[in-house]
Amino acid sequence: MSQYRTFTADDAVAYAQQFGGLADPAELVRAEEIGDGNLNLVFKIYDRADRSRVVVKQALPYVRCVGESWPLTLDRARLEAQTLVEHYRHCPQHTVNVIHYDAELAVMVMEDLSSHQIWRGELVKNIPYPQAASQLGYYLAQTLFHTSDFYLHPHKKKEEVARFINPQMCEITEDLFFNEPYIGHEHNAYPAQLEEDVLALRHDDELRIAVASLKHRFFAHAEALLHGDIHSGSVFVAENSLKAIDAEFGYFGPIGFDVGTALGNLLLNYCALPGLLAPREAAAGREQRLLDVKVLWLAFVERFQALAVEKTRDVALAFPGYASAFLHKVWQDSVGYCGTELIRRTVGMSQIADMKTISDEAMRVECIRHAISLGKTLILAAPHVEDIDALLARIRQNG
Ligand SMILES: Nc1ncnc2c1ncn2[C@@H]1O[C@H](COP(=O)(O)OP(=O)(O)O)[C@@H](O)[C@H]1O
Ligand SMILES: CSC[C@H]1O[C@H](OP(=O)(O)O)[C@H](O)[C@@H]1O
Repeated sequence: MSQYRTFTADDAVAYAQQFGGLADPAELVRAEEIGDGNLNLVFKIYDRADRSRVVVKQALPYVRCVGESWPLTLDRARLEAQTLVEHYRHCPQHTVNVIHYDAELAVMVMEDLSSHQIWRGELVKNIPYPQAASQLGYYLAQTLFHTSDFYLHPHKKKEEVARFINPQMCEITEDLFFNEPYIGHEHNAYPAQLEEDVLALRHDDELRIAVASLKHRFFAHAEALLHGDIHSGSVFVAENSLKAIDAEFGYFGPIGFDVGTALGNLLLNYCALPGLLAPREAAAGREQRLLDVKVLWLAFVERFQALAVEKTRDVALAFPGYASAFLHKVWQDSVGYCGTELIRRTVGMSQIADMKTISDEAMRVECIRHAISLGKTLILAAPHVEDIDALLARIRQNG
């Protein structure tokens, strides 16, 4: 019988005392539930000096932001912990450290990152983190290369694909990214003034076929162990430090999905900045976001290429030129998935602080309109955008 029970704050303290790996566990005295995501409970555990020492995260048997009417697998806690453990092996400097996890209780204890800030909040305030884009590109290359067929033995790779089968969480992505924004759906949450723009998405056959193709690849291309939801709210930043968290959507999928999600959140911020800042600051902030997009992509490609030269184990995949050809396909996927992230975050269910923080209603609508239009452009252009500079030119053309 399952021993699962939903933790109270006292349960979280007792659990952290037992499994937090601290030399002085009796010092842990209280917990605060600080979860602000869509899905889970997150407790900070404090010591007698009121310092937060470790974090306990527990999955609920349903989607937190909706309630018990939307049941959701507890296995996501295992998948999150195991994805983070795997990513930590390959990129410890940019992955949160999981100290302990228990699949039955759907709980994990992890390193406290209170010295960091969630990147999305910092992007909204336009606070610069000069290393963040290159660090995120490096994290993506390290984690995706080392869990791909370039590096893993074919038997190990297949075992890993099986270990990370994640059907319920993938189904959320399949619905939220690739279905709901393109059909009339009760989850959708865009301003009424944008009804025509949204209807145009539904009736654009070329766009629907391109989205179907991206969804098909999300179903079928088990290229590497993805984070699965690497948006700017899943990334903590501090001066010269970046840590990925929140990997419960982890599964073996197309590498471009992770890269595109990361790029998409920079571009969502790019679209929102005119509503968040005075014109001159917004213009400078936007230039910085475009530079971040370029730096992230180039850091990813440079590191992946270097790893491919040094560490590819498969004889055929090691043939000179193959890694570059593969990365070109990853590039096209990344641009396409980036477009779907722009549309799902503006038309669909999971709205973001970048847009929600804009207080001027008319400006907010215009920023969202821009993101929808840019998303559509990127999805359609993905197979034809040759390189990063061509992408930046398209983005500028779009307004
Ligand atoms: N290791 C951590 N250290 C400090 N705060 C954390 C940590 N992990 C999560 N949090 C806080 O909890 C919030 C929700 O965590 P998240 O993993 O995004 O939950 P969900 O899975 O529900 O989206 C984060 O936005 C962050 O503020
Ligand atoms: C019904 S889940 C919606 C949405 O929530 C996840 O985000 P997070 O865990 O960061 O709050 C994910 O992006 C899902 O698409």
